[in-house]
Amino acid sequence: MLGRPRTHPPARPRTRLAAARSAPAGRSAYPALELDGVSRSYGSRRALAGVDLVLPPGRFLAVMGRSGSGKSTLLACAAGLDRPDEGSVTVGGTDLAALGERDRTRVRRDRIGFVFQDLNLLPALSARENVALPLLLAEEQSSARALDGEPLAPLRRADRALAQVGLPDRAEAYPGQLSGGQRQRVAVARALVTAPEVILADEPTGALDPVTAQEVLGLLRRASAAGGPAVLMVTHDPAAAAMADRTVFLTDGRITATLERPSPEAVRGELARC
Ligand SMILES: Nc1ncnc2c1ncn2[C@@H]1O[C@H](COP(=O)(O)OP(=O)(O)OP(=O)(O)O)[C@@H](O)[C@H]1O
Repeated sequence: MLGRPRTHPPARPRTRLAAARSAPAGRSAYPALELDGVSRSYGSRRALAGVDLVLPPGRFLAVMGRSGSGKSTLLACAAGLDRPDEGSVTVGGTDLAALGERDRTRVRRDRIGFVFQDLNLLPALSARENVALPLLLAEEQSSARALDGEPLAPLRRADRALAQVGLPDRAEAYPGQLSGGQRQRVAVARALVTAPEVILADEPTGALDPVTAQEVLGLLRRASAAGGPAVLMVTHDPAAAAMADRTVFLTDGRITATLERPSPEAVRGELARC
């Protein structure tokens, strides 16, 4: 567990709507993502039981655990797609439970990036258009923050994000014309293009060979380390977890172990104890 801070920043962001539209003015004063005592049950089954996590900006956290330990529920709660029964989830200081569905959707679109194993790129759109999609879907483009603080048109921002992931020359290509690794790079570019506070990744390298997987994880690692988003990654792969700053292990919905910058061997050893 990343440890709950002793003190919180003094003020929560202004109005709910303003908070949903943009990051708080003192963005760095808030954890990028905070789960405070999050519990979630389905009927009598407790999927999460009092999970505390604090991710400062730029922190890369891996979450591991056996099947059924609560990883997907954790991701869903962090994304505001599922609602905890107890506890709170805040993104950059914005309490997701305080928002209506429309504003929560806005937070997901503008302030959270998603990278999944099964990509979800739209086959009829080019790489550039896929990456620009979150910006094009935004009702107010002015509310989205450019990578360098300057407002840029969505397609130009998409090109910059594609360059960031090493695909400056494949912007016109369609997903079917790209390799699996290249498609996952496009997915990373799409997650980065809104300059989100948090990236939520679910088995982002599960479908890739080990070398390509390390390259894609390296992109996420570099993007977060360079003052970018915090990354919360669910993975079953000890080599992937070893790329993170910290790995937490879930057992029956509780964080039962934490390793700092673990080796793949240390991760395997801890998994065996879960
Ligand atoms: N919608 C639901 N209805 C009922 N039970 C659920 C639901 N979602 C999750 N659960 C239960 O909650 C527990 C945690 O599930 P979760 O999917 O979060 O685990 P997981 O660690 O992601 O598993 P896996 O690695 O297999 O994807 C499991 O016992 C699961 O059966």
